[in-house]
Amino acid sequence: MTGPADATPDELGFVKGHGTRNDFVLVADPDGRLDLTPDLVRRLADRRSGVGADGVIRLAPSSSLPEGEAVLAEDPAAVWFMDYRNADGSVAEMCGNGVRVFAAFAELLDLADLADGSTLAVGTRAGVKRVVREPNGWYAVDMGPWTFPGGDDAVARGADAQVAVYGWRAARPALSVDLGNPHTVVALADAAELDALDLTVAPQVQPVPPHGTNVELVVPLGEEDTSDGRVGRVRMRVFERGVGETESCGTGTCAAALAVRAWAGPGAPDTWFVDVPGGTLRVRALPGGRVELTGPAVLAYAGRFP
Ligand SMILES: N[C@@H](CCC[C@H](N)C(=O)O)C(=O)O
Repeated sequence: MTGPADATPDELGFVKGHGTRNDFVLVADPDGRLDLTPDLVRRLADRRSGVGADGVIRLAPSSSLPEGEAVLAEDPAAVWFMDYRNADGSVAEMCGNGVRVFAAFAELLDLADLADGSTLAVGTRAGVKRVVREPNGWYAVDMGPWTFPGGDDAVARGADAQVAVYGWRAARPALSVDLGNPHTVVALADAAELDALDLTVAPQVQPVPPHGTNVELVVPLGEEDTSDGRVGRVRMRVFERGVGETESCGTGTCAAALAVRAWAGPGAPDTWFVDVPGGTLRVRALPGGRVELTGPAVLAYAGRFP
């Protein structure tokens, strides 16, 4: 693969990557000098006139961003920052698929080597995320703390919001989950209903979330005993804030698994496999209110954008 550094001054070198087909344009900015304007993000992400992606990721020194100060105070090892933008040019706090692909990109750039089991601490607007590479090549990310913003009441009631999808007769109850970025999870009756959804139109959420939300539509598929213990399975489609329907959303799979686990009640498994249109991700509820996300990261090709 051609390195992204061999672009001329009039070009922007990039690498195209994806995690379970949630795709990204990755740009290396080791000096922290690139002005990633919303217009440039939209042009790069455009699937007809640009490279095409759900999001754009800039790798920059944490010390070059105002948000980097908190990150370096949390962990001085988090010298590289994942500056994440949605395809519409908006800034997002976190991207679970993106942070795995970011780790693979950092390895490509020789800024990290995870082959020996080392951990890469990545700065994000939602704090430091720690990534390791498993022997099978999947990347496991400690996604840090998560919450149900509606608190114990919402969990007891199973909902703190209502979601209306285009074509439905009535809104349905949903649970808000905070992964550093906002999510709203709604359960459907079965896979046929999930497959039939029209997600070309944004779902409406009430009360309207102040900073918008990603909406996960899920079908719990049950639990089973495996050699690694009891695990649960969920199918999911997602409508991402700032993008539209995507084939996967890492933070969204965490939100989906955590909501379904809460709905299942005490004794529900900590480990969940979440099937999305782009593949399967593993989510593990960790002690201390943290969550781990594990899945593939693929660097597909490099190019230069004029
Ligand atoms: N696809 C990402 C989430 C990207 C950000 C999201 N659209 C937002 O605005 O919060 C993931 O894998 O987590």
